[in-house]
Amino acid sequence: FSQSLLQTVFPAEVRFASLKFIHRICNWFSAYCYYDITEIDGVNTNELYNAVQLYLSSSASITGNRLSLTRGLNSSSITFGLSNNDSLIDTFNGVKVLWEHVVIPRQAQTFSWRPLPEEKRGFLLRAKKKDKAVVLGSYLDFVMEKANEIRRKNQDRLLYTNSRGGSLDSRGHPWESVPFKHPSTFDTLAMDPHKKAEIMADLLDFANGESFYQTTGRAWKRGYLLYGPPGTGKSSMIAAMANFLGYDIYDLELTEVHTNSELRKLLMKTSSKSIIVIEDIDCSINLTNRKNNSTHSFSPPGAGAGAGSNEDGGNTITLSGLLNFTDGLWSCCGTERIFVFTTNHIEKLDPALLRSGRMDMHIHMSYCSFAALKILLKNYLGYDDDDVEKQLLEQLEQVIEKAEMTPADISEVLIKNRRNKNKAVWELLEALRTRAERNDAVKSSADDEEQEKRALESPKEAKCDEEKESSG
Ligand SMILES: Nc1ncnc2c1ncn2[C@@H]1O[C@H](COP(=O)(O)OP(=O)(O)OP(=O)(O)O)[C@@H](O)[C@H]1O
Ligand SMILES: [Mg+2]
Repeated sequence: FSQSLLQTVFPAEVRFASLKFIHRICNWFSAYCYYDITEIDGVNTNELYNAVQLYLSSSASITGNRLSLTRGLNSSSITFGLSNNDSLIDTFNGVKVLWEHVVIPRQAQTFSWRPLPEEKRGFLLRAKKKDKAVVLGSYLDFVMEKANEIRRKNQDRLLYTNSRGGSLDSRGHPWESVPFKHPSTFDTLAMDPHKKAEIMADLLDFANGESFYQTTGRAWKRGYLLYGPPGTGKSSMIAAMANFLGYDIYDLELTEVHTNSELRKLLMKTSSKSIIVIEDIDCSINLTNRKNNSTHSFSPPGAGAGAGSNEDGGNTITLSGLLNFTDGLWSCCGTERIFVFTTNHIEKLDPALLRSGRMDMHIHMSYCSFAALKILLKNYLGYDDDDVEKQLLEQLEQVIEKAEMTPADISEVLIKNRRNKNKAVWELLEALRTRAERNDAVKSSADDEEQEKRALESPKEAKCDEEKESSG
């Protein structure tokens, strides 16, 4: 009876207004302000919600008393999160905030274009009113940034490729991706330690160089050219780079791209923090058309016999198209990208590709040196310097340069004998010696041939010169 009386005396509008008023007064005196970050905002997933969840996962492991665990798709590690309706305190630049994870069961399904989860989840952020500026100004940015970092660390890298003749997948993407799980790292890479340290420092400078690139007005990208014989670790180096920086890899199959504009589209669909790789760039040359036979065309002079015709199946990629891809205005449509080209024959490359500033760093991957050999012995046999007899080590050092064996060849020998470590080293020495002797023999016979050739040609040349003079 009293309720119905109340309802008649105070109609709904009045009650609502007074409640609102009381609420406002409470708010007025409260020292706190509150922010709701709901999982789904309207129809879109709220990116901030996911970011907060990840961010809290980094601090939750220390202070939280009840945690929820998740493991994402493609991820090899577990992340912690705040459990339902639990809260924790975070401090940022001396500002204290409270995070609460609020979960409310959703009432009977209302009409919606897509099925909504049964619970309504969100984070409630409480901060002092005087800290409002800090929270909105920099704290939330900090949370986003931190979350991205965690995401990159947790998520395995992706390897993208375009090798389907330029067709698009169901979502209109020209790239196909698979989880990238190459185990190569800079630790396992056998090469000169100084060179390795230099490359690693260069990569770090690049990754941390946002402000540098901004102040110098340069596009935030870097190019590396890896050259050297097969089996010297060019592809392994690329994998090590990706694992080191946590970047994805785009393996660009140039032979599957038919026009410069297609190339540009591919570039536009790459994300930042990625390595764009073109392997064996010298081999893509023959497959390109010479239609655009300018000074920038890939073809050597004289090879453009079929100029104008499309005998390569409509392949009209030109070197200038490729350089536009890496250097031109379009190359800046994303940030923080590394271009890596590899080749076995640097001498075959067009000088336009090699001129300074184009590829920032030329890295020569060469035959296995003594320093590199030590790394391989450590990786494959677990041997340090002292584990190998001094004499044996010296003998290895003597032949290694002459043998010109690639790290791939050497690791082959070591793998084969890895159960008997002592035998492995001796067999390696044997293999190195055999190679060294063979190389010596080849070299001396080549020298002999050269001399013979010269001896044969010199009278001819003399005759030629005579003829020229007489005709002139
Ligand atoms: N520098 C190295 N350090 C450690 N392992 C190496 C190195 N070089 C080669 N290997 C081993 O040899 C294999 C082949 O090397 P990789 O594919 O990196 O050579 P590559 O230079 O890319 O050759 P190609 O020019 O034929 O593409 C690798 O799987 C790796 O096990
Ligand atoms: Mg390779």
